[in-house]
Amino acid sequence: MRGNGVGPRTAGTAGAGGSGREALRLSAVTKVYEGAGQPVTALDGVSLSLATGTFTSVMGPSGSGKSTLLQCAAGLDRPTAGRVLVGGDELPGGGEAELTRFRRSRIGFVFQDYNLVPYLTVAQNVALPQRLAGRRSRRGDVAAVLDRLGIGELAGRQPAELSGGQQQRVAIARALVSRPAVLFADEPTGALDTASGRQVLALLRESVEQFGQTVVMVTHDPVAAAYAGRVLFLADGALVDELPDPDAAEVARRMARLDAGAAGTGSGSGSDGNAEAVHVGSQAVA
Ligand SMILES: Nc1ncnc2c1ncn2[C@@H]1O[C@H](COP(=O)(O)OP(=O)(O)OP(=O)(O)O)[C@@H](O)[C@H]1O
Repeated sequence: MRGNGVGPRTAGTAGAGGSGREALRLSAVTKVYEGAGQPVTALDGVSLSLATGTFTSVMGPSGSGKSTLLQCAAGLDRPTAGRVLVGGDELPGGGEAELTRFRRSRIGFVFQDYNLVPYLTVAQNVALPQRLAGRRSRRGDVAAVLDRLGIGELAGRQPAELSGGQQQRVAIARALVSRPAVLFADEPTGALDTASGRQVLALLRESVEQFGQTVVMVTHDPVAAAYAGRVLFLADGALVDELPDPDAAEVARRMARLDAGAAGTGSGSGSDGNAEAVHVGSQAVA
């Protein structure tokens, strides 16, 4: 399974060759959860830069900070320190309403469990984010994105009348209709059988290759991760390794190494030489 081969050599290279606009930048992003017990440093100074039109997977052992990274990068949560820029603009520092507006205009999400509204049709579900943003989605936009994803004939159905794979395709259509700077996907195939999962992954890759979408996907599955153009590996809240043009066997090998706690400091063997924007180095969780 090869990477998408689109754009510059994917993450960490935005701007380096002059051709790739930057879709996402994290600068020294730290997230500390202050709970009842000891504070937990879930992200420890993560820096990265992803060019527009790239597909990046994020992997790492359980508890390494993948979901936290996604939530901070997508403006669902605020970092304790550091900066996040989406499409060149920094996440707004104001109140929740401002952040919500920013997310609706810049960011798309796909989750494991689809999150479709059961009593709305497919077309109404896809139009919903625009309506919530106070924009009347043009009829043509919804139809176009459904057609593009091969589900135009499902427009009038309700989610309960669809398979899991079809529901996830609707969720992707809903995420793409506002033309987000970045589409974040958290385990998008986690609830699907193998064949449906592969279709969803192929769809995400097509959105990158054919339409220049930027996609960031968290996954536990090496085969899924290998659909991306590049895999970033997290351990203990830090980026410790990366693999351009991944194949599933190598992804699995590196994950096994991380799972065994033998991550080292980034082998360098997977580096494309353009990783200066990626902070490499394992940090202990506080
Ligand atoms: N709301 C929270 N409050 C306190 N600690 C949290 C919270 N959310 C996550 N953590 C902790 O932060 C660390 C990173 O969690 P995170 O969920 O980001 O990891 P992950 O890599 O996504 O894990 P998994 O693969 O198991 O989903 C873990 O130690 C976790 O226990």
